[in-house]
Amino acid sequence: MTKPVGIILAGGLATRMGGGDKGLLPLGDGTLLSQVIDRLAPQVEAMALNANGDPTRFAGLGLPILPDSIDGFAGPLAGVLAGLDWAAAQGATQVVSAAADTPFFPRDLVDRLTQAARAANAPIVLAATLDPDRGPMRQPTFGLWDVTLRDDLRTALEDGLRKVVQWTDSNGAAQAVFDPDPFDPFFNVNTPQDLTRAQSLLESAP
Ligand SMILES: Nc1nc2c(ncn2[C@@H]2O[C@H](COP(=O)(O)OP(=O)(O)OP(=O)(O)O)[C@@H](O)[C@H]2O)c(=O)[nH]1
Repeated sequence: MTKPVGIILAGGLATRMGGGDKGLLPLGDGTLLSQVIDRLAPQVEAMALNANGDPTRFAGLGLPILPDSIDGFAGPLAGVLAGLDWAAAQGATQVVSAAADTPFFPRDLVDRLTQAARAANAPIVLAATLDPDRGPMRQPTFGLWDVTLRDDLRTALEDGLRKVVQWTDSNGAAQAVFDPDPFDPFFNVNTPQDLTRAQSLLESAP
């Protein structure tokens, strides 16, 4: 069974970080983005980066750079759509999405999402973290998406859809639930304080 292709979502404005590319911020020996690339690479057949603006700032990565095809900043689903279009163009049937600001996501992400998709026969699977008090907390930027969804997604975005879970619920999404031990693997870096925390988690990250 071939692996899905991967889309790394870096198309946002990073307002809480003060703007710019969060993915290019230093983390350990590399950057936030290099951590994400290193984790995703063994799990997928091929990867692309969804980012808007001048693509040359990512030239050193050697990845295809895919801008949003929807006008304005339509949120992460615009990046998922860019990934689905790219996947379809190369004959892939599924795309896994990963956010560029989430450096410690599970190393078995794709296996677990794929198993859940098969078990539920679902066209979308979102990752979730188990919160002991609130139950599974879905992660809208980490999912497995069937390429057949792309026309519906484009129409929904053109009609103004922005909320990921609203759309995934209406398309029968399943979920794959991950353990929050030793910390939430979907911890994401939004602020300078989060980046400091990411540095301190680097050594203990599974
Ligand atoms: N393609 C695309 N991706 C987006 C957009 N907005 C957010 N994202 C991505 O979705 C993920 C979650 O984004 P948010 O935390 O909501 O936004 P952010 O840009 O990271 O940060 P804030 O502006 O501080 O909220 C990140 O990987 C973003 O790069 C968008 O309009 N288009």
